[in-house]
Parts: sequence; C-alpha cells; structure tokens
Amino acid sequence: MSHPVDLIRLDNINVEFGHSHVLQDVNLTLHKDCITTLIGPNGAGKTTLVRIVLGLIKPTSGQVWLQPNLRVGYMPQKLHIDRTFPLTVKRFLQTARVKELSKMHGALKDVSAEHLLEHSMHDLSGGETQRVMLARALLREPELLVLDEPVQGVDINGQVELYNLITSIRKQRGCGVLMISHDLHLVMSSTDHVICLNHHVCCSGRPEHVSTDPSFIDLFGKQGAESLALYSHHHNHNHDTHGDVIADHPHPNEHSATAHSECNH
Ligand SMILES: Nc1ncnc2c1ncn2[C@@H]1O[C@H](COP(=O)(O)OP(=O)(O)OP(=O)(O)O)[C@@H](O)[C@H]1O
Repeated sequence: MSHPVDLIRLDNINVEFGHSHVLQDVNLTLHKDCITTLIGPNGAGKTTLVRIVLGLIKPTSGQVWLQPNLRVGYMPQKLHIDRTFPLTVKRFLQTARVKELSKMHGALKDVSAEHLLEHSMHDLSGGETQRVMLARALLREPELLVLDEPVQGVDINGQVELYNLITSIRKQRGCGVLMISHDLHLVMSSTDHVICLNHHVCCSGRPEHVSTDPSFIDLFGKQGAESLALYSHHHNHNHDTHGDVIADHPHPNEHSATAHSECNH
C-alpha cells in the first residue's frame, strides 16, 4: 500500500460573508488518484469550499496548502452563452488558451466527443455540453480536476455515462478529482470518498453499505437519506432547520471536522 500523495490541504477553514458563517472549521485533504465527492443541502457551502480550493476566494481564517505548481482543471456548474453569440466547440476550447488542434482532438477524444469539434455550442445536448466542458478542463492536463455538479441538465442514462467517464479519466490520468453532486444515489459507485458538508464537515468516509442513521434524514429528508444509505458514516449529531448543530449533541469540532480521503493505494 503506497502512501497517498497530497494535492491540497485545507486546515481549519472559516468563511464568513457578513454575519453568515458559511464554512466553519473545515479540514480537507485531496489526494492524487482519488475521487472526492462533496454532498450537502442547498446553501451548505459546497461551492464556497470549491472556490477556496480554486483560490478564487480567501478564507476568513485557516490555512490552504497546495502542491507547488499544481495544475487544476475546473468545470463550472453552468455555461451561460448568449444565443446570439456564435461559438463553435473549437472556439470554446480555445478559451482555455490552448491553440494546438491535436490537443483539442485529444481532450475531445477522452470524453468521446471528437466529432463535435466544428459544432455550434448552442446545438449541443445537455450531455454533449457537459462533455465539452469536461474536455476544456482536461486541456490543462490537470493534476486535480474540480467539477461543480458535472451531470447537471443531463438525462439519467447520460448521468451514469458521465460518472463512468469521470471514473475512467481518473484511472487513465491518475489525477485527483473533487466534485460536487446532488445525485447522491448515482455518485456513490463513482467516488472513493464522500464528504457531507453542512457549513461544517458533518461526516466523511468511504461509500459503503446500508446505513440508516436517522440524523441523515434530518439533513437530507427521507429520500435523500435512503440514497445515502449506501454510504457508511458516523454522524453523531443533529441539526436545526438552519443546519446548525443542536447544542445538546457534541460540537462538530469535537467529532469529525476533518475530511481526509480514504483511497485505495
Ligand atoms: N460572495 C458571497 N457573498 C455573500 N454570500 C454568499 C457569497 N457566496 C455564497 N454566499 C452564501 O453562502 C451560502 C453558501 O453558498 P454556496 O453556494 O457555497 O452553497 P452550496 O452548498 O454550493 O449551495 P447549492 O447546493 O444551492 O449550490 C449561501 O447562503 C450563499 O447565499
């Protein structure tokens, strides 16, 4: 068993927007060759955490360590292109500041979308758009791939295909992957490590067999908790309607504020 290579380490990250304490003492380590999935309710701070990882915002307090010269590829949640603005896939890929056609072909081939090079971005299906966005992120030959809800706007079959694709890209390239997902059920087979975030790290661990911890029902509702039943965890506290930890249970800092990946090495 080889030692996992750290790509990014976040220590005691806090983010406050005005009076809103969006991230509370979050610790997170991302490894090479490991897929980490962030789940959590709307407004839990998932995108904020991703923005810290990408260096787009600075934490109010806490330390961020990145492997020197780390190459990060980012696939945003959505692409907003005005329909009146003509844009081919090729032109879109060029916005990643890569000019070589061979590299574009290579990235598109990796996502099985080589045939789309000269197509208009406006004519792509949901799944094709996501593949092209993924190809753009791959153009940087990233050591860490960050995907914000990568299957958004894709039908169910396409979602399974995309998750399979992400898994095979990780295998092929050995990069680390951090993704946000709401598709709890689907993502479970495509991830090594799950982090449940609700402003703090509620729990983290490997996706595994059935768990019926009632505290997930508080957090995700019954349906979400059933999806999460595939994920084994130790969630030893409850939340109020704002996601805050209820006082008569241990404070989050005292149990599992740390989210270290547990990958096969
Ligand atoms: N720049 C900002 N200024 C003020 N508040 C912000 C800012 N960015 C995010 N927030 C607030 O922080 C909270 C967390 O937002 P964030 O987008 O990180 O949540 P999320 O878990 O990604 O949510 P969703 O699942 O709905 O995308 C929200 O209440 C949001 O309104």
